[in-house]
Amino acid sequence: MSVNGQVAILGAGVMGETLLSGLLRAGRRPGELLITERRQERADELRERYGVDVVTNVEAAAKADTLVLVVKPQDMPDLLAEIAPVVRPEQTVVSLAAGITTGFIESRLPDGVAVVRVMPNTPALVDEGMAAISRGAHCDESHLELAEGLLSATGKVVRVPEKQQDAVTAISGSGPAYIFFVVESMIEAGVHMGLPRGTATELVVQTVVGSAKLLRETGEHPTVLRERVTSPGGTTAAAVRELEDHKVRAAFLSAIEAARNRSRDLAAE
Ligand SMILES: NC(=O)C1=CN([C@@H]2O[C@H](COP(=O)(O)OP(=O)(O)OC[C@H]3O[C@@H](n4cnc5c(N)ncnc54)[C@H](OP(=O)(O)O)[C@@H]3O)[C@@H](O)[C@H]2O)C=CC1
Ligand SMILES: O=C(O)[C@@H]1CCC=N1
Repeated sequence: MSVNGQVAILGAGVMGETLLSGLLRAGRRPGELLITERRQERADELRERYGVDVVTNVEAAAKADTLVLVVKPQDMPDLLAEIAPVVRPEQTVVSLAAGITTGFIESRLPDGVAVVRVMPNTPALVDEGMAAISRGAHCDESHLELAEGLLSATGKVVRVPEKQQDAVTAISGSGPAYIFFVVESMIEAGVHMGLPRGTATELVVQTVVGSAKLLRETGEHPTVLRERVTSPGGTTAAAVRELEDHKVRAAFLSAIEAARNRSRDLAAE
């Protein structure tokens, strides 16, 4: 199956626009893309910014070869009801919605439509995204390759069994927010100790980028890298002891389990 057919992005909010901009950066022509949006103001903004056609959901679903669904999980039943009459089995549906299973989508579309479930993340905006993809009941290798072709425009792509998608959502889908939370906390600590906010921000952002690069480029276990920073009887040991005393590790486990559970619940709303 070709990855060069027309691609429609239905719902161009934060994640839809991230994918759209990534596909354009990767060399797709605006004419190969269609988007839909329900607010006129937003539609005008995207048309102006990217030069793509903004059409109705029904027009997009009737015309495009690949339909990428990027509305909130709660909006998915209405969107599927709207497009179902025009969707055909030769099209591929790619869903980026948290918690929505391929079975949920398949049961609301004509029989035989291939559905790929994807969990992307926002670093895709700078081509450092992490996306996990899973096959639905009617997918073959070509449908997975098509989804990989779309998502690899903005970062890494891995294949996972669909039963792992709620955990993936909790780790890499929501993950950037946890990192930003840590970054905010470190900047506030710097400001609390008297550093100018700009200096604290520069120190923290570069420390996070450098640490991420060290993890990726050395392939070392994070514990080993942390031990290298932790001089005996030094500053890091004093800080890590406080993190352990405040049960930060346990808090991360609970937080990530809460995200996984929320993902499981979303399809039922
Ligand atoms: N943000 C993230 O980091 C990630 C998000 N996702 C998934 O991506 C999806 C979108 O999330 P996000 O981009 O954050 O949310 P947004 O609210 O920013 O985007 C959703 C967009 O879809 C529009 N929309 C809703 N219903 C329709 C409809 N029937 N037809 C056309 N457009 C419609 C919304 O319009 P309006 O503004 O009028 O509501 C909005 O612009 C979700 O399912 C989420 O789970 C997945 C991974 C990461
Ligand atoms: O918060 C959410 O529900 C979405 C899914 C993963 C990241 N953002």
